[in-house]
Amino acid sequence: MTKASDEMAATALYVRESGRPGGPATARLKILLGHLQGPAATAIAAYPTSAANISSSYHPQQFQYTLDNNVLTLEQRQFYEDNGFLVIKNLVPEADIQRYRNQFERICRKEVAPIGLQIMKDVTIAKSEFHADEKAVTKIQDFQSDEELFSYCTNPQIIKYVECFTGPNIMAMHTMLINKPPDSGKKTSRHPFHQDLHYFPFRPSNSIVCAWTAMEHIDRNNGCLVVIPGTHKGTLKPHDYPKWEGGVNIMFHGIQDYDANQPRTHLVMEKGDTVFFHPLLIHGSGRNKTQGFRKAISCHFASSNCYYTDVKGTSQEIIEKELQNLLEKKYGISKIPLKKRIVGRELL
Ligand SMILES: CCCCCCCCCCCCCCCCC(=O)SCCNC(=O)CCNC(=O)[C@H](O)C(C)(C)COP(=O)(O)OP(=O)(O)OC[C@H]1O[C@@H](n2cnc3c(N)ncnc32)[C@H](O)[C@@H]1OP(=O)(O)O
Ligand SMILES: Nc1ncnc2c1ncn2[C@@H]1O[C@H](COP(=O)(O)OP(=O)(O)OP(=O)(O)O)[C@@H](O)[C@H]1O
Ligand SMILES: O=C(O)CCC(=O)C(=O)O
Ligand SMILES: [Fe+2]
Ligand SMILES: [Mg+2]
Repeated sequence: MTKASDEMAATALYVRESGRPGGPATARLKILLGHLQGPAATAIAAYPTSAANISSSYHPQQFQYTLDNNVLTLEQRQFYEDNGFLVIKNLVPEADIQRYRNQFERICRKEVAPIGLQIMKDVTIAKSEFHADEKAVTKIQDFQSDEELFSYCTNPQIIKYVECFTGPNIMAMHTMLINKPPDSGKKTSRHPFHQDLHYFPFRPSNSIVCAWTAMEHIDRNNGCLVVIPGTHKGTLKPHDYPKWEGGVNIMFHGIQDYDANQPRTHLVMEKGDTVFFHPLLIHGSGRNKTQGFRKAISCHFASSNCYYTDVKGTSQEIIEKELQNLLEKKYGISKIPLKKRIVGRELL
């Protein structure tokens, strides 16, 4: 098995810029064309971050999901170990969130079109003739080539915590800005219970973490994140489309046989609050009953020591097949393994 970083290096076409030392704009940029042209081409880059110091000398046996460093308190560490998530209040400054919001609006207005970016519309809007631009966009994915949005992933406050789960060599593997629309009445604004690992062809799972930051006050009214604590200790479950009458968004697979009696935790969060969670944690998000577009920004980080896996013959094959069929229908190309579709951007 190949290390993620090696495999990506092998498929990448590097365009190096000689940088001015210091600032983030001086990052060495590697453009990865990957195996597809146009929308599928994705960018990765080497990027400087302020690394927190990791003391790797002592790893107590009882901790399996967190690393030994000085960032988390013992209580926070124990909480993540037991529950598979950890909320850090007021982590991302308001000014940064405003920048992400502004850039999202520019993307919606098509003033900028970052390479590799995917734009998702709500199913009820996508299937109708009505396209009200930014109101139609339910999420954007893979903004790794957009410096403004990607600054979320290199935000020192975020990285400091990410390192507690991934260790110091970090890759940003998948990025999203979620713009949950007001529910049309068909409940399609919900996100069914799922494990993010279903979408990821790399391991080990304990070296992957999602950072998800509320861009405004989020509660049960506008569709907060809902988690089932402790489920990160389980295995990856089979996923498929939930049988919802009003329709389901494309690729919003859910766990079919989750235990509806397990207690759920509704994460009520303020602007800038950030939850870090394990990729096996079962979670979803509720209906947006307000008239506003509820926004959150997220990144899945992984250790550079992660390796890609072949999902053929596993429960993840269903998502690989779906993507292959979609790409065949849209661009006439097929048989791209999932592991060639998900490329990261290294944080150095
Ligand atoms: C991508 C899904 C992720 C969702 C799950 C989120 C959980 C994730 C957590 C972890 C993250 C996992 C990340 C990995 C997930 C898999 C990947 O993303 S792999 C990485 C690369 N990403 C992709 O390749 C994304 C694929 N996306 C696309 O191809 C497009 O963005 C698109 C979703 C198809 C929309 O393309 P667009 O050109 O705007 O759409 P059309 O050509 O108009 O439509 C095509 C077809 O699809 C129908 N459709 C569009 N949107 C929806 C929708 N929301 N729900 C249902 N159906 C939709 C549309 O009607 C067309 O169908 P038709 O029958 O031809 O009319
Ligand atoms: N039938 C279902 N199958 C899978 N997931 C579901 C189903 N019904 C709800 N969910 C998911 O369960 C999670 C929490 O739902 P819950 O009903 O607790 O909260 P909510 O929908 O946010 O709030 P409310 O019930 O007050 O509208 C959401 O992620 C939602 O998408
Ligand atoms: O609704 C959200 O903001 C989170 C959705 C989610 O869990 C995901 O896209 O993986
Ligand atoms: Fe998720
Ligand atoms: Mg509900």
